Amino acid sequence: MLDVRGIKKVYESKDRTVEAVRDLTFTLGQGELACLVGPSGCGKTTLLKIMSGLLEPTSGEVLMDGARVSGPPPGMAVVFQEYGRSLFPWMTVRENVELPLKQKKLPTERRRQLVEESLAAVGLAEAHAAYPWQLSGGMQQRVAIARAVAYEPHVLLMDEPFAAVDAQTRADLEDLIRDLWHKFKVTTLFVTHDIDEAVYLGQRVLILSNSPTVIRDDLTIDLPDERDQLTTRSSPRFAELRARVYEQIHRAKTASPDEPVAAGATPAPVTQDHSGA
Ligand SMILES: Nc1ncnc2c1ncn2[C@@H]1O[C@H](COP(=O)(O)OP(=O)(O)OP(=O)(O)O)[C@@H](O)[C@H]1O
Repeated sequence: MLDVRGIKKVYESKDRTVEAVRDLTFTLGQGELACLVGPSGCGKTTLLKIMSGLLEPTSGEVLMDGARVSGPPPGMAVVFQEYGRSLFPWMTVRENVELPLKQKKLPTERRRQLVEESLAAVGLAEAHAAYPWQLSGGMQQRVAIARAVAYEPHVLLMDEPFAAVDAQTRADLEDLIRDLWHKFKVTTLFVTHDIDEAVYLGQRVLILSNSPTVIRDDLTIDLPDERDQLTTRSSPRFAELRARVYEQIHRAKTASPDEPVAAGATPAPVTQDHSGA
């Protein structure tokens, strides 16, 4: 479904060369919900920009449904951290959600239906006539999520979408993402620097090394599919998994980029085959 193959990115300017991403290869299966974590500055945003066709890799390629990504692909939606900047303040909530559907040239009735469904799915049916600046931060981020969902993407990329909201809203939004994923089964890659969030949300967690970046670990999250903030987060398995991710990130921060990654990984019976959904 989504193949990331040997991605390398070197930023070059007149006086500086930064090798941000060295060699990233992974596949996201159809309908999979995977989280990507890594130390600050390890290239998460760089990778997402490359995956969404906004940035050219130095080498390697991204394939979506077998086709090489060379610009923003039609079946992909991206939700960024800065909801305040991604919504147009002069448009109502409804108009913001509808805009990409107009660009997709969908007929009026279908647009109306998708906008209503997606706003209802994020619990904002009543807010359709409001302007973004009349809403709280968490509500604005829900509008951004509704806009992405209404677009009916095959792939949804999310770049630290909850970094700027308070803890309670963040927990609600995490549950919203799991609900939407259950409902729409969109292939989702969720980037976060929050280890607990990654383990709580994902079926799988990809852990990146320090820059220049490679994949340090690829962990299957074998928690029950039905998750809730209290029971899941207090389960012994959750604690084991978060400890494993924490350890890998800690190693990633201190290891030299050339250290063999597999040698640093703790053997544990949690990494499984990801070829299926
Ligand atoms: N346009 C650019 N020009 C030069 N270097 C860049 C550019 N964008 C990013 N970098 C460098 O590439 C590396 C990775 O940056 P990136 O923003 O992708 O990391 P990140 O993991 O998303 O960071 P954070 O966790 O802090 O959000 C950093 O060293 C950064 O300074």
